[in-house]
Amino acid sequence: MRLRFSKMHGLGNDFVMIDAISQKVRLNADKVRKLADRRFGIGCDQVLIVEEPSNPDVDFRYRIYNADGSEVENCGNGARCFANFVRERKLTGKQVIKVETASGILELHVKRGDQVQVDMGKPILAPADIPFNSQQQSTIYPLHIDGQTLQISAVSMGNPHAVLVVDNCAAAPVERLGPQIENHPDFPNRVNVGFMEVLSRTEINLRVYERGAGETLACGTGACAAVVAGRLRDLLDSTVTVNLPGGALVIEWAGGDHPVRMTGPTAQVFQGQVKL
Ligand SMILES: N[C@@H](CCC[C@H](N)C(=O)O)C(=O)O
Repeated sequence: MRLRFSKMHGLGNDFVMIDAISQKVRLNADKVRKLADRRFGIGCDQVLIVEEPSNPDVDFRYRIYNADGSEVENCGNGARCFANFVRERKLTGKQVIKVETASGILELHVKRGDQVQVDMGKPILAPADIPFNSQQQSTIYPLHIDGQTLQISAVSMGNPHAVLVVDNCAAAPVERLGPQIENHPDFPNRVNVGFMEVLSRTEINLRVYERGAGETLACGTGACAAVVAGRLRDLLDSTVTVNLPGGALVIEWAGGDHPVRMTGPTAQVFQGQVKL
């Protein structure tokens, strides 16, 4: 099978984008891992597959696979790249695009230049729906690891996130704690792990150890989850600049059942063909 693809990124969180509308695509976890491999493949954090929607009220459906081959529910940076990918491939000329994902419908607004704003929907906080093992919903939960008790917030943006507040993001033990929290038994579907340093009520630094991909240069859903956690802890205002290692996103959340909005750039690096 020979596949046409585009290599894109949102703040260095990189994707292999495949149009499964104009070509036949059959992927399994093994093929995803091969595409994502940075030495033997193209290399990426996630593989995104664009398909025809099953719901006539939306424009497209897209599927998201982590570099480890697991299929996941949502991807914020991927959603922005998807919007520019379908326009660049002339699959649509729309500036407001509705797309079905495994976690629901997202609305994408293509702005000036390279900017895309995504309506990410409302955050999910009920532990059973994250999923996270806790009898009661809370803003802060204790999480026991190696005799240490961490204070985390748990938020789903369609996909699960644990958020820790740290004094210094650059010095945070992301490589050590990231995989331990990702695989903690209290998160039955594993979890993405955010390390957030609050600079002011309108600005944070954030590093994310992503489920199925390791630390990435940026995580869109992670940025949304961190702002939700910070708002619930009354550390942040409703519009926040999130500085990630690959650059900045602006996240807005008015609280309660309001949707979270994410705005940031996308870029295409190259196009090619790969034999699988
Ligand atoms: N990079 C993404 C999130 C991709 C999925 C995540 N690793 C998961 O397993 O849920 C983003 O920008 O949101």
